Amino acid sequence: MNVQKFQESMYKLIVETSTNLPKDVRRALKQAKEREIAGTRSAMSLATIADNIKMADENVSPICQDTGLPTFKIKTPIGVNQLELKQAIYDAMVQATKDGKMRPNSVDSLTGENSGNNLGIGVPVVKFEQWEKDYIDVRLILKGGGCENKNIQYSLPCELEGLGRAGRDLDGIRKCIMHSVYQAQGQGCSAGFIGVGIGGDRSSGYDLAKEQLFRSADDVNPNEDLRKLEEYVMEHANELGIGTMGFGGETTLLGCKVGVMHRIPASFFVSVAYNCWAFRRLGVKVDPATGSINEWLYQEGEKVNLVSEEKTEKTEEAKEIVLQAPITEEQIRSLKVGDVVKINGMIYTGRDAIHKYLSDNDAPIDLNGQVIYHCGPVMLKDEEGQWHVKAAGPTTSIREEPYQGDIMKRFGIRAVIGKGGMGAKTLAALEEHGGVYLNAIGGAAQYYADCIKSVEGVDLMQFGIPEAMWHLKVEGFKAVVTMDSHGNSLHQDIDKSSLEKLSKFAEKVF
Ligand SMILES: O=C(O)C[C@H](O)C(=O)O
Ligand code: SF4
Repeated sequence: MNVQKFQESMYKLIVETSTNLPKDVRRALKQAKEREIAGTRSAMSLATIADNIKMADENVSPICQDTGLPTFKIKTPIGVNQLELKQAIYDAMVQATKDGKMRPNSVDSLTGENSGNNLGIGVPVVKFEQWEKDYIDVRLILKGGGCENKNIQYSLPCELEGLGRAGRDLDGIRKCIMHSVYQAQGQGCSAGFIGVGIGGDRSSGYDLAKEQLFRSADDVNPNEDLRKLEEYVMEHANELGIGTMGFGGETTLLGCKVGVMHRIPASFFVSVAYNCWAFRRLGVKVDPATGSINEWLYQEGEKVNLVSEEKTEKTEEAKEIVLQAPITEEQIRSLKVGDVVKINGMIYTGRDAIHKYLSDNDAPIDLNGQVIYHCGPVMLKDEEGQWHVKAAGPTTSIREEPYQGDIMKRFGIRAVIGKGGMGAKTLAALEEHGGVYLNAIGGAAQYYADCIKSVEGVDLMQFGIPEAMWHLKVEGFKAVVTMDSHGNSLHQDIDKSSLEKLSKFAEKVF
């Protein structure tokens, strides 16, 4: 085995997976895009997603700033040295991180320290199996944190909101799957893909669910019951009206793959792995003698271009309001849910570590009237020491729910940008203080990186690149008001209406 060559092959696999969506995923997104009604928020979001996918491909830069937990699944012929392959993967990962193709994403769970190179205890995940074939099959999935947090595991029988009792049978399983899509709302960057594992124990059930994500998006389940179940879910989950980013719309789910395994008598688990639209998984067949790639997987068929040639998409229909910090309370109070804003000037990133920090410390800068962006970007420093943004989409805001309202009031922050929406505590604070929540398009990391014209500074670097407070100068940064200062929340509305729709599926089907 030429290990050096194998390392190069793994580098190519990592870069390609992070920057270029596979064709099967593109086909699913294209269909979704064609179904949306022109001029709606969902159509606008999908048009941005399409632009983003194209930009990532052209710039060879991460589709989404969260390059996820890299998970490799490898099958090797008997006699191949798996330890050598593992080391080559680690080395390729370090290089891809250095080159800005992967965000440093490996964090010490106890100290919070970022290793900086994507290596750590148990990271990346590398799983081997032996097989009788004469080539090495390597598959990689980069599954982001926002969608990972929306995974869910049901233990049957159980009682489900909207659907009632789910028993230990195919119909109970159906209810769990429908519920899993509802509970994710837009927070895992819908429209998503789900892998479902029936049976096993708590860990093997999730493994089976994740295994389903390696199936091609357009395959057909050979098990007749599961085929029917998958088709049912694909048809009806899209009637929930959650839509892209939870903005409402025609497509909520892009793919559903179900696998089954035996269980022990007392346990009956249904495990669901949720993957965002930025479904980054690819595979290669590698020659064990030379270490080079012989074939790419998931790439059959024509090239799929998602950006419409004729710019018929009426993305400019909603009136766009320009915001520039410092923003006054009066300006904020004039905004309403549904307004589309364009931000010019300075915004400051702040996510989990910063919110915790600000809850018991002073801010490093004056945040009065300013905008906080829930974002953990991919950054690279050039030889002159200047930082450049390589990818910078929003992160899931709900994680900051315990802190957000208090921090806005204490520091005078007028707007937060994020995705997926926030809860009742923040909504009350927005009303009381005069604040607004702006929803950006999750995963559109290239699109937003392009709006960032310069990096003016950084604070709290001790939290690592994704968690530091970056001072960013932006131009034309587009987002939708989804929570305003008058007590309105689009997220609350969609949650309520989708729960009503979910309850229509309570009756027995299988
Ligand atoms: O960590 C991130 O940048 C985003 C995360 O994947 C999320 O969806 O919240
Ligand atoms: S931000 Fe959205 S698209 Fe990116 S990894 Fe998280 S869930 Fe996926």
